Amino acid sequence: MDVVVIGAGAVGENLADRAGRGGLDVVLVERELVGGECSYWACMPSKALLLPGHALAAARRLPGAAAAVTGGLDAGAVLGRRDTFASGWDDSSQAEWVASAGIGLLRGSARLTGERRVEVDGDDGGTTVLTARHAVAVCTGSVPSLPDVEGLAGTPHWTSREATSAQEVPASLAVVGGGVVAVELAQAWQRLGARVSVLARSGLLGGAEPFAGELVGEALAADGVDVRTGTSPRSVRQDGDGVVLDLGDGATLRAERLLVATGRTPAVDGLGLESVGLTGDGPLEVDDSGRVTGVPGGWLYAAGDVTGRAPLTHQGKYAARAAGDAIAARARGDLGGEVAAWSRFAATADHRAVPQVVFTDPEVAWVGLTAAQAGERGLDVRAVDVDLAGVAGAGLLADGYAGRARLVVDESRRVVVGATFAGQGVAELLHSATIAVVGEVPLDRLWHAVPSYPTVSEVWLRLLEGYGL
Ligand SMILES: Cc1cc2nc3c(=O)[nH]c(=O)nc-3n(C[C@H](O)[C@H](O)[C@H](O)COP(=O)(O)OP(=O)(O)OC[C@H]3O[C@@H](n4cnc5c(N)ncnc54)[C@H](O)[C@@H]3O)c2cc1C
Ligand SMILES: NC(=O)c1ccc[n+]([C@@H]2O[C@H](COP(=O)([O-])OP(=O)(O)OC[C@H]3O[C@@H](n4cnc5c(N)ncnc54)[C@H](O)[C@@H]3O)[C@@H](O)[C@H]2O)c1
Repeated sequence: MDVVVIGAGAVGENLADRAGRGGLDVVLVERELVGGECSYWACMPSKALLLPGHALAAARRLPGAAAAVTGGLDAGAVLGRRDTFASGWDDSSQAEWVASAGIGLLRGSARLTGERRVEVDGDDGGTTVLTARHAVAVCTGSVPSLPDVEGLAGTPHWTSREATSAQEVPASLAVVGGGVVAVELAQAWQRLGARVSVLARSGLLGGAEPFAGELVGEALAADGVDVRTGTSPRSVRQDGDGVVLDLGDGATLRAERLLVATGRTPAVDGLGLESVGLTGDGPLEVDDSGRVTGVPGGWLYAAGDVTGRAPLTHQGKYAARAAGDAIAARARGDLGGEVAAWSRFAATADHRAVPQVVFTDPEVAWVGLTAAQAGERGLDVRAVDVDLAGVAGAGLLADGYAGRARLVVDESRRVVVGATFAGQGVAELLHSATIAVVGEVPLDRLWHAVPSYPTVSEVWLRLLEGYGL
């Protein structure tokens, strides 16, 4: 075969597909489910848990419709629909797609054993040795990282896997962490009927504009979530059917379940990286075409969470498209070592325009740089803020609409380098901002992109007016 791809998550599947479309013979190796984390324990099930609650909340904000909401969520039905979106944790349809794309599938755990060599301990107990003619691509994703909290390792706890696949609503849930996993799953389970507490070491949604975490924190509190920022447990222990968290100064918190959502780490354990001269347990550093740096011959590639570049499904798939195309082009002799920025062989947007949506209510959506990040990069920036409550389309969507938007402008070029929206229904606005950032559309031309009335998109007009146009 020409290419071996280790890991059949969304990223590995896309890389294999692109290399295959480029005329190469590809084998995918997967040790769990084809489709990976996103399909079964991350993006899909978490959104399926959240969206019914958002629909009810949205109806309650519309007088005339609100009176028709006479009950709460049907948790059983929500969990059942979540099961459907996780395909019942059965990957046969994804395996069928792999076969239909002409890609080989080997089930088992893979490790590198030398240049272009991979050994697979198969699910059938046998070991297969694969030698790739052109490239090996590591797309093994990431695993939850546990904080150094006394007693945690020996105390039963959920990670995002259990929290997205649980079959019952716990009476109470303590969430440790303040990132995307923590806020999304805290809101999902609170709205499904659990009493949820969030313990976040610093604020919520640390990488976003500060107002985003503040708005989400207020919304969680309004839902009844006990949000405690600047808090981290000193120790945890099992107590009967539940857990007890020691918060210091004699304060404790009891909960039926504990969810640890304190970040993820690249899945490189047991991959045999030392056999190809790589050391360390950090992310696999790659160039923009996905080639792992420091490996002679340029045959080793990586994409997705394992690279630590932009740990999001859509951005990993983008990197996978670039790497798969680059592998095929290099095999044909059509591409040298260097790749041009913004060519189809380079994941250039990773550096400038990574879009991210947090699917809480309110949603938070951002792309590019925050004002603080732009300042740190030495850009001459100006931030423009707009209260979304003043936008007609937002007011129509919900009584008491609460939301905010910020545009970050590079003054020297008069282009948008970052945008953040927080509020109900803003996720679908994000792509407009991504296009503005990637296209480096001058503000004076953006002025002519007229948002329809009365949509939430009219926030663009308010932002540009706020800038002074
Ligand atoms: C709760 C949660 C919600 C999320 N929601 C979103 C969202 O809404 N939108 C979004 O864009 N991102 C979201 N993410 C992030 C997203 O899930 C990841 O960025 C994405 O899954 C990364 O894809 P990947 O293919 O790199 O890794 P993975 O999906 O982890 O796939 C890696 C695959 O490699 C396999 N593997 C690993 N090692 C080996 C080996 N040695 N041999 C064989 N196979 C191996 C694994 O079994 C796995 O199937 C979420 C994450 C979490 C935790
Ligand atoms: N909608 C989405 O796109 C989506 C949804 C979920 C996850 N993801 C991705 O998955 C990845 C993992 O998300 P995550 O939320 O686990 O990680 P994260 O790194 O985003 O957040 C970790 C959080 O845990 C806090 N923390 C760390 N140690 C702590 C401790 N001892 N006590 C209390 N708090 C502590 C940190 O301050 C931080 O707020 C991210 O890259 C995220 O982008 C994306």
